[in-house]
Amino acid sequence: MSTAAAVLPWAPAGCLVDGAAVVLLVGAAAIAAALWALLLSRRERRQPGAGGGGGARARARLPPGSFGWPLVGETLDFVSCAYSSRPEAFVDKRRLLHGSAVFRSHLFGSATVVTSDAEVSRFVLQSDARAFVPWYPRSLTELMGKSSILLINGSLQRRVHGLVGAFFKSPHLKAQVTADMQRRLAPALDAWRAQGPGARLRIQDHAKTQIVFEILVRGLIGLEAGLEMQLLKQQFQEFIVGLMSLPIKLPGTRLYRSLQAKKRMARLIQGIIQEKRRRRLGALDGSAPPRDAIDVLISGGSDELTDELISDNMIDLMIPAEDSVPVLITLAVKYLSECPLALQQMEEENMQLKRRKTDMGETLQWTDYMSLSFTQHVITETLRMGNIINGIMRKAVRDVEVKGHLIPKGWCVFVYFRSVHLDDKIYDEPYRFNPWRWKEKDTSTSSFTPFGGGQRLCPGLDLARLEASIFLHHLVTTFRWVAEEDHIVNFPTVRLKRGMPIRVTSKD
Ligand code: HEM
Repeated sequence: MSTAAAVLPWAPAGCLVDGAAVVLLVGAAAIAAALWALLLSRRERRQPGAGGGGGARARARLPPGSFGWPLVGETLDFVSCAYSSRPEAFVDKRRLLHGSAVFRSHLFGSATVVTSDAEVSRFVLQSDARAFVPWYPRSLTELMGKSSILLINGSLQRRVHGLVGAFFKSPHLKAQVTADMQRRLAPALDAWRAQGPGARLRIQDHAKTQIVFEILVRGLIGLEAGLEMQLLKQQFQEFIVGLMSLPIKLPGTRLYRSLQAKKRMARLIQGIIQEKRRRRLGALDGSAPPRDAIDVLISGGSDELTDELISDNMIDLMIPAEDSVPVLITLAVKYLSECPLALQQMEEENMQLKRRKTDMGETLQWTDYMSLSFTQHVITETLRMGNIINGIMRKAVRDVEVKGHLIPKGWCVFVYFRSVHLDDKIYDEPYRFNPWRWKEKDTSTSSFTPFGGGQRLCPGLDLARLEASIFLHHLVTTFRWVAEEDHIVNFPTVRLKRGMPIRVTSKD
């Protein structure tokens, strides 16, 4: 999820790229919510520091802040900052103005408490559905469906998250992903080498189309490269552009076309599930180790895990994974290109590993990649600075009190990771790419949350790190490169404007 990731978590790159469309979307959402928002804001303004009712209202006060303009609230300022190179300016300005890292605002048609206070953010992330539920724009919820892991709550969410998360962390899947990636990277590297010295490639495209999607699909549904994979890829592209469309479901609209694409994908995946169920019934020993996420869920032994729920979730699992890993890889290449010392140290570390494994006549295992400590620091620092997911949105289902602040029932809370990751009180020179800072620093603190936290902590975090490590290992050990000028765009998703073109020359 990027700032679209902020508000529109896993919005696809390439959708709503033009500002007018974003303003239109914002306008539509705001107007639809306007009457309600005005009523709400008047009601909340009347509250004597939230001292009205019992419980949280009696003890806590609304955070300081402003609801901004009638109808649009502060959304336009949020969007215009999001388009700039410093999206955090929206939050940082108000933090100074109100003297608080927790403030109230009115964004995307909803009264919202924004937090860049690590402690308050941690509290929200750790809370369960008795206090907060996920909040996404209408078009996203329409496309994800009611049973999506990104939307469900309570025991079903814990069950699906637990099963899928355990599988994503399993050594078996990591070994499969490593072997797959190495197999796919070899011909790609040969092709780049064959173009001769100075061959030009866009890292973002290569990481996305050639590497990540097919590996992900194999891990989720066991599909190999071929016709069905091509069909799925096509339909997924059609599906994903609708994630940030206007929420109108009439034939011919963007949202309608995306829903149709999702139906076609679901049919294909349900065929795979039924085939797997038939084979399980026929097998004498039903306890064979799971080969993909479908195997994990159909052996989950719960009637709640219907074919429809499983197929929908396989598609929804592709949403956060498909774009974020290629962006992580691309950002790392950008930051490394701008920091020759870091690139040199990373190259040395990876070359040493490569030589050692070649001397022993062994191929690299997933554990080898994950044990490259400086490379892991590079990835950590890329996650901190890149903020692929700027923050997450929740909606309060009751009045909640945290650190003396009231978050009233029905309000959204926007946990803004980006301002914490770029806070100079937490990170020295926060805008400087400095992987060495992680030699001393702990990654498991509430001031470092690129993968969220609590019950919804990203189950794909190990996989994301592993895939990035493998790609970077092969790039730095095979090629020297010169990067062309490019810059980071932060809205509606984080990406490199030109896809990070580099000119590579083989080291051999
Ligand atoms: C750099 C890469 C990635 C980043 C920065 C990232 C970040 C995040 C964040 C911040 C959340 C929390 C959302 C929330 O609290 O509402 C999340 C959830 C999730 N991520 Fe990732 N993610 C990445 C890669 C992946 C991959 C590779 C997969 C799958 C293979 C994945 C699957 C998921 C799923 C299924 C959830 C929802 C979990 C739930 O709600 O129970 N992510 N991710």
